[in-house]
Amino acid sequence: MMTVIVLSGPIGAGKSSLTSLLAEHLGTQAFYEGVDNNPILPLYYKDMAHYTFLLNTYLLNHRLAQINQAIRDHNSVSDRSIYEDALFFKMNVDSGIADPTEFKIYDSLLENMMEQAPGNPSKKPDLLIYIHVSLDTMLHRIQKRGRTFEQLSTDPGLKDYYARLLSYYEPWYEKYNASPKMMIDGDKYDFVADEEARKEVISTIDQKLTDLGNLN
Ligand SMILES: Nc1ncnc2c1ncn2[C@@H]1O[C@H](COP(=O)(O)OP(=O)(O)O)[C@@H](O)[C@H]1O
Ligand SMILES: Nc1ncnc2c1ncn2[C@H]1C[C@H](O)[C@@H](COP(=O)(O)O)O1
Repeated sequence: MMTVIVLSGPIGAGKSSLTSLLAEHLGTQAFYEGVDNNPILPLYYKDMAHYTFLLNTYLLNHRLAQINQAIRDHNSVSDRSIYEDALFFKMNVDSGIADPTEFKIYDSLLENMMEQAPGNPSKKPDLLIYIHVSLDTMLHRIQKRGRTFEQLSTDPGLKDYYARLLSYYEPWYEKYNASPKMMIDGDKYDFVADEEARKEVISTIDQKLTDLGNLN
């Protein structure tokens, strides 16, 4: 049985952590964003106006390669969905950082790449798991993880950027309908350090997969 799961949620929500736990629990392959190997990301944080288009084109290529691999492997968990990049890009357009024409080109490229040609496997996941967190939790975890370019001490303006990003996530999740979906409360459950919380989260996800017929 094929089970392709994607995690979603704001920066520092716990996507990579839950990806590892879930992949281990289900005995499936984990796919990560590869932040440390991304040559554009540090440039993006220094100059978002200049690098939004390039970063998103880079990520589109990277995520499509992962999706194709995930489909070939049948079972997988990925630490961020391809559907969230347009959220970042659109937010930057709305706040005057990114160019609307560049967004149109990106969006149409995304649409073409995701189109299902006859005979091609579906690029949609079997389940999208969204981790919801508050701004306080998000900021705390970003600081805890310690990537230099994401720190408020590097750029205090990032606090507004993170708050805006959170405000885009909730409506995005409500509208998302490409696959079945579920939400995990990332404020309530410390699935990294608390064994009981971890069991509860995994069991909720197992139940959802069972309800969907993806787990025996
Ligand atoms: N539910 C959680 N409770 C407590 N700490 C967490 C939780 N999820 C993640 N963390 C911690 O927060 C930081 C960011 O987590 P990570 O999984 O890298 O987030 P993301 O992939 O969403 O950016 C890490 O230091 C991780 O150990
Ligand atoms: N599409 C994107 N636009 C801007 N920034 C992005 C995009 N996708 C990921 N990012 C950034 C956000 C974080 O700094 C890193 C990795 O995300 P994480 O949530 O920590 O896995 O890349």
